[in-house]
Amino acid sequence: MSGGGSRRMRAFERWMRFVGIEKSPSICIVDSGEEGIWIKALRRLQEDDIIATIPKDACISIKTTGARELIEEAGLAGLLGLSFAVMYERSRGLDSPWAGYLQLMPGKEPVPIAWTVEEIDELLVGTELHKIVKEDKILVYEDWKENISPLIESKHWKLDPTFFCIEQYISAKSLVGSRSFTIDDYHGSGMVPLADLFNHKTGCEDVHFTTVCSLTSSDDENDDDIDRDDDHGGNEVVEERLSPIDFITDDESSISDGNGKSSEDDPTKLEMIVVKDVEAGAEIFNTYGSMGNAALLHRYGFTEPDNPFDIINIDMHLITQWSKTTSFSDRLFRRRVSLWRRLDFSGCISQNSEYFEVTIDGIPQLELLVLLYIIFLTEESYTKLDITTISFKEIEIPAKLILLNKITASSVPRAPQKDPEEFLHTENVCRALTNLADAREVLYGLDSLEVDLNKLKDCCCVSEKKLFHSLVMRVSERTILEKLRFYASQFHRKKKRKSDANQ
Ligand SMILES: C[S@@+](CC[C@H](N)C(=O)[O-])C[C@H]1O[C@@H](n2cnc3c(N)ncnc32)[C@H](O)[C@@H]1O
Repeated sequence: MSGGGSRRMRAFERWMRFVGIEKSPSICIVDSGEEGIWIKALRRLQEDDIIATIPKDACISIKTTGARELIEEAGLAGLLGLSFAVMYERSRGLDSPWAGYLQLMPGKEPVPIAWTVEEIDELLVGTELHKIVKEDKILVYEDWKENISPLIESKHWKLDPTFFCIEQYISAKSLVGSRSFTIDDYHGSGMVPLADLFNHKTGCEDVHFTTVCSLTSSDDENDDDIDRDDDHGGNEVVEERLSPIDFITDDESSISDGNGKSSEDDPTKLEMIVVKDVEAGAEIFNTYGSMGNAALLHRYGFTEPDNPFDIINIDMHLITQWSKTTSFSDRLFRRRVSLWRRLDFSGCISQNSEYFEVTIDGIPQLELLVLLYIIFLTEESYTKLDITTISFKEIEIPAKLILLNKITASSVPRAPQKDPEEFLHTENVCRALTNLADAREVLYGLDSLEVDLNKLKDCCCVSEKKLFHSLVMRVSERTILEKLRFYASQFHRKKKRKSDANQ
């Protein structure tokens, strides 16, 4: 099905006209059935062309939904409130003012939170998402039990349990997490029809939103009670998402539309503006932010091949496990980690875990190199460093490295180096990096990277979405591990060449 001709698309176009959504004749909504919906430029679009105007009242928000009173009384804020609003409007069927919009929306997005536990265990094992999604599942259930379940049981609201069960909550959450936008301070986040039909391309934003003034309602005095997105009510568990397209509050905005006309400031409307020229016939993309495949899959249910923002994390827990396979005693390891902390180094912290990032090029986070370097110091250098910790306080990383090199230099004699980090790449550190890459790799199970690559080749990105995108993520993570091994061996080889040359 394409060219905007499907029955559901015609119903949506009729609904848009009815609620006052204006879509430029220069764009077309294409319904590719199972492959999803996308927006096409029918003629060449130029920067600053306005391609859509959307009344804020046409959006589903906790202020516009028929469940507003219930949501406010129950104190459901932020994305939790919006998820409830979506469930509520769906439960009204054709009586919902958004029926024409909701019939076009998928039942849910294929985000991992909506997968079964078996699928999560099978498809995400070893990846950056496995643990996170399993925790999410538990938290989402608790969230529902605490906030939604009591409303179903309450006779007062007469809610049909079929539309408010945990499965429906997860579906609504998957849609809100992947398709909502921040509208303004008054509405908070909302489902914005038409705007949510643009697909994502990393680093390639064609469109942009502008809203003229941030308050739309007559009850402006309630402004202080506004539910903000970061003000998560209940136990919101899905990370705060980046808006697919920014809404910019611009009091002086007076933007010329595609026909050279100037639109009046209108605090009740949102406008979609082209930010760079788009060729006739091309898809018009939005960007949901710069993020790696794990984050894309987590929030939106898809991945991108060759995503430049991909990373892999080495967990502190994995480093502790690795230390047990070395000749270091637990005590020595703990003392070295403690010294590293006292020198004011730390990894990245998220929820309860500490980890180190490895970039798409296989370059480990500097703090990891420093930690490994300290772990392998001789007892003499360790003691010297231990008594100078105070000098490391409140100085920048480059100065810290110079100091670290200077203090530990006597135990590892070396010539002055051009690269201030080079001294960290000792043979032991490089070997440890390889061992850590191997230990991280084991988490993926028995299938090798080659097996994953072959599976990916045979997999259909439309009919086997979950398998396809989890394989893309696995392959990109494991490729980074390969690059990390190469990074480690490269330094090792360079050092060996230097020492051979000196002999
Ligand atoms: C805001 S909607 C975009 C419209 C969507 N294609 C539809 O059919 O309604 C976001 C969802 O579209 C899909 N999507 C967006 N960009 C994509 C891409 N580059 N590759 C694959 N799927 C994408 C994902 O399922 C995502 O959760």
